[in-house]
Amino acid sequence: MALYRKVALVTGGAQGIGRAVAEALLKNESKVALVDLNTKVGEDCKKVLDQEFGEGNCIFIQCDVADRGKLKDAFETTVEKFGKLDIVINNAGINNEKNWEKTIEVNLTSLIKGTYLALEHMSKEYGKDGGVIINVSSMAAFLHSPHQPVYTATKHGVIGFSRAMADAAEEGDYGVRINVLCPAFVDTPLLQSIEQEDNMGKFIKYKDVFKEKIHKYGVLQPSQIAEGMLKLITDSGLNGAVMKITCSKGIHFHTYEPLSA
Ligand SMILES: NC(=O)C1=CN([C@@H]2O[C@H](COP(=O)(O)OP(=O)(O)OC[C@H]3O[C@@H](n4cnc5c(N)ncnc54)[C@H](O)[C@@H]3O)[C@@H](O)[C@H]2O)C=CC1
Ligand SMILES: CC/C=C\C[C@H](O)/C=C/C=C\C=C\C=C\C(=O)[C@@H](O)C/C=C\CCC(=O)O
Repeated sequence: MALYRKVALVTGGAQGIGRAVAEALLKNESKVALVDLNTKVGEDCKKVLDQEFGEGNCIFIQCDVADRGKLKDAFETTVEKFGKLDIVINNAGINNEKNWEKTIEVNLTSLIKGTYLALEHMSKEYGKDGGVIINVSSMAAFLHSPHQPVYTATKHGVIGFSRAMADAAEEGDYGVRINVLCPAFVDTPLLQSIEQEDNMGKFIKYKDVFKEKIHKYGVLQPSQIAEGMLKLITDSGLNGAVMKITCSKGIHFHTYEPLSA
């Protein structure tokens, strides 16, 4: 898929990985809808992106992805503004083991809803022209994080759901590719949440052990994740792919043993 004049919706697009991906898409002359909970950060982000890439190429939509009605409206607003939808990046995520129900709601339930809304606007089963969906998981799905059990569970769920949907899209000839991106630790505000008892709950006592693990594995930059994201978007041969990005191996793909009867 070429990126020129494609329309992308990025949840959690106001900062961190989502913002880096939005910038990379704008650099490639895509149009971008930044969908984010945080009004101040989102409006500030749009101002900067408008200055760098010109007005009219991105919009900010304040939306809690856990609010199904608002998420639906965000998709509709994007299509009304830009006339179509080609790329959906379900990136919004939180790390909260104290309010773990919220973590499931944002990281998994809302991602599932975002995937279904993306198909309503892109799939040939709805008379649309096709597209690509990237769902953001984590290396926590491969090296479980004992200090983030529910976060780990949601990221495992993202992979399972996305791979199943990729098969459904192929079997149903949706014209939509669905891929997963699993970053290791990335230098964003989310990573700072390991210091907060409000986020870590009873696991805060393992803060120093967690920080040792981060030191051991290293910390990536959001721009490195954006590079992987563009590959998943533009390589039309990728459907059901699980991309990993780590300091040790860079961009690589998880391979699954074929199921033997
Ligand atoms: N930072 C890291 O070390 C890693 C992050 N990830 C995943 O990458 C994704 C992005 O994370 P980061 O950029 O690091 O986080 P971040 O906290 O820097 O940015 C996340 C953005 O999502 C927004 N957001 C949070 N809850 C929302 C909601 N309910 N509705 C709408 N927007 C919401 C926030 O306002 C924020 O702008 C997440 O899914 C995270 O789990 C995966 C692996 C590593
Ligand atoms: C508060 C932090 C929140 C989320 C951060 C993130 O989502 C959690 C990541 C959890 C584990 C990260 C593991 C990183 C592993 C590596 O960097 C690899 O280099 C380790 C070596 C091999 C992995 C096996 C493989 O690549 O298949």
